[in-house]
Amino acid sequence: MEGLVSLKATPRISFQSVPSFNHRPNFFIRRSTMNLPLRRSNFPGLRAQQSETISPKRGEEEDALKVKEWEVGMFQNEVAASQGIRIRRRPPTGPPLHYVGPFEFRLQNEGNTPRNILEEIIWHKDVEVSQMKEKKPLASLKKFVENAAPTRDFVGALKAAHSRTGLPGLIAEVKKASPSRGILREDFDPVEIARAYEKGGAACLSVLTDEKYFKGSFKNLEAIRSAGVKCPLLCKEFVIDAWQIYYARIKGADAILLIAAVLPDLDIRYMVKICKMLGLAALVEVHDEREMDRVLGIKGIELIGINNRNLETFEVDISNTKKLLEGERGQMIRQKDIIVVGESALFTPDDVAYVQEAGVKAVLVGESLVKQSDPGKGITGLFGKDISL
Ligand SMILES: O=P(O)(O)OC[C@@H](O)[C@@H](O)c1c[nH]c2ccccc12
Repeated sequence: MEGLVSLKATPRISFQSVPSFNHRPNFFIRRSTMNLPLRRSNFPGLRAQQSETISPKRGEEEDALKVKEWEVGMFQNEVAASQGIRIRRRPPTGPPLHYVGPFEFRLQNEGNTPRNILEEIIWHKDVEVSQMKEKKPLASLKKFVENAAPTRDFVGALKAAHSRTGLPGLIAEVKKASPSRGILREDFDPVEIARAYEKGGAACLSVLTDEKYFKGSFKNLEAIRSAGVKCPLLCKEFVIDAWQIYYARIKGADAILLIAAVLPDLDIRYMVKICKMLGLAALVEVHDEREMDRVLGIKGIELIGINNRNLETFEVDISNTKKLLEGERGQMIRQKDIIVVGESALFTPDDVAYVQEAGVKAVLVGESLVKQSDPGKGITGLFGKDISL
């Protein structure tokens, strides 16, 4: 058999701005040339480069590993798609390349570019998390978890607020920006905002930790926790890996968000168990009936968030909360004693009354509060009365 070689086309021309991989994996060549054996003679337009020649044995092993990674990635996406999940995970070894003669190119919508903003965020998160994991492996986080201060009762705080005020318990969000609304507040002091929310009667706080798309940070979460704010804290992240849950725990979170549009059932099950083990509440977010039904089929869920914003298109519609709580779904939620949180696009006492009527016992609000010069007073405006007493 001829030795495996790493082939390189000259000149290298990319038709797209996606980063090009200099050491391109052989298996992409194999797939994109209809399983032609990797022999130099099968690629007349390509020229082998001595400097990139690798030993046949090592080359084969690396090749096999990459094929495996690719297959596992494809399999995960298939499982997810079978559950109606449209968000695909980033191709593990980068997007596939195609070759024609000396040219290499990537095709739009061929699995190599994110199809919407949520998918883009998730693909970016994938890279971010693998880098963070390398710096702080799970074993080292586990040591910190052992010494971390106990968590606060997130669900308990929401229930207490609801029974005290007769209104939905408020999770007030510390949010500087979002991809759909841009910068919400220029003079953004997370600790000051958190204190104002607490004073204004919020039961819990939500702190965005995504830096690139929401201008949040784990520093903000830590700062709010160590500033003496007593409200339990939700870490608002795009969780794709259990490692992030441990990280959130040591950075001061009492609860974490899990998004059903991103996570297959098995991941949600596994992550909910990890949350329990770490003393965290899991807020599982859904946006449509299918996601709601999947989540209702998972044991041990205490908190479900209904997002009125579609994270793929940014469309908002607060009647989504009502739609998902009608009929049998609402009944099942009451039977299971699950607390439902109405999320996003709530601005007025009428909005709050509308989702309360639909069956929520808590609301998650960012924009309408954070934009007020005094976000604490914003709470009074949102509920139509002072709920701090
Ligand atoms: O600012 P709003 O419209 O009040 O929305 C708050 C919150 O619901 C929203 O920030 C949100 C809900 N689910 C998310 C998931 C990721 C990032 C952000 C979110």
